[in-house]
Amino acid sequence: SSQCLSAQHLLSQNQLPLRQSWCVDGDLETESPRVLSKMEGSVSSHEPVCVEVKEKEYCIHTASDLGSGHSLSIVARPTAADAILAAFLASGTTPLLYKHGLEIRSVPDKGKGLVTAISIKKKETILLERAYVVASAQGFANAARSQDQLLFDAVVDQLSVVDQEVVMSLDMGLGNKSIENIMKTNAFACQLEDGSVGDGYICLFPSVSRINHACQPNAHARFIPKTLQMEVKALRDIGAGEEISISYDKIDLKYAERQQSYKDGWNFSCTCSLCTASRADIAGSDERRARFAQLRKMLENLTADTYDAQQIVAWEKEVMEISAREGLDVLLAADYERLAYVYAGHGMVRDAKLWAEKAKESLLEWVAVEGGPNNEVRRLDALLAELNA
Ligand SMILES: C[S@@+](CC[C@H](N)C(=O)[O-])C[C@H]1O[C@@H](n2cnc3c(N)ncnc32)[C@H](O)[C@@H]1O
Repeated sequence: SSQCLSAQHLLSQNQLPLRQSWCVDGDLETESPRVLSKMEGSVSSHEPVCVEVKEKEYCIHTASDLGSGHSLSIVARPTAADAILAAFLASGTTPLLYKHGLEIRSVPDKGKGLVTAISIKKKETILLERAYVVASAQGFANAARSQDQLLFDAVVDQLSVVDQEVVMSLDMGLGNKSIENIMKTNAFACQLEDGSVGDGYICLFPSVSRINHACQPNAHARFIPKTLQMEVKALRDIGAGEEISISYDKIDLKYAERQQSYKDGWNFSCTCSLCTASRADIAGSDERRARFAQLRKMLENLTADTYDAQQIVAWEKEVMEISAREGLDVLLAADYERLAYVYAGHGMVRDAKLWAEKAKESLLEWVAVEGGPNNEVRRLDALLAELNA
């Protein structure tokens, strides 16, 4: 239904759930605002506005850092809000890191976009920005159904005046000017530590949200749970005058899948260079992406009985060729790791180390972050230690 908010921007394809349903059954009963004790120190907090849905309480809690003027609105269960507030406090007064030469400009067919006036090197951090709003997807959907405008007003009204202006000037998509539409058009899925409540979350980063989507993007965004920041890094060298782009959904989707996803989830038809290429070029890209998916499935499904080192090496070579062509390198850490094990299994320690190092580097570059999933890094460290022994 139109009340269901779905499919927010999907970032790191390895660590985030593909889609979050924002739809929650049942009606809302709103409660009168409850007063909680104010935050200590230099952070002030508004009294939370709460609603109860099916015996679960969701509150809008806003904290402002009096020193920096930064504010953060949180829509979450009370336990989760405490954990998120702790991250806000721990992150201190992290400034917006904005690479010199970036400009928000009108771009053809896509409203505004982020353009760089100077060249950027592969792997450079382009943008590092704090969250302005963190919302439980479930809580936000509940609030959306409550028709209690008070709740949504609080998300914005309790932010600092400067932050309010920034948030309310964002793209509304096709909808009217409301925080609901702003979140739907601009928020990213963000997986964070929420005190074991286990909700899905969406986060709003106003500058990052000026970056348009492309199906072969030149940049990659990843969420840093520990500091509630979003980091955008260059996937390749970017030339002066180029628009910065990221992928909002999984990066390896085929044409029809992507068009559907962007229509359903964000309500736009993608006009990126890959989607507006010739039919032949789109078909060629789709074919490579289908083969990429097939190869990875075969590799993942290998068992001790079907294990064949030569076959694996040949398949991985093909995976890497397709990846280079289609710009899928952020997905390859598992493939590098697989090769490391194949070579280690054949006593080829030098090659094994090379691939293990490459896998680790790829994870640290694009996936693993402070407070985020880093089991893979630990596993690779153990492998490297064994190879070095
Ligand atoms: C997160 S905002 C991006 C910034 C936005 N263009 C602005 O003016 O603030 C998402 C919106 O930008 C537009 N957009 C982003 N990527 C696009 C693409 N590849 N093709 C067409 N429109 C796109 C759509 O209107 C979408 O709803």
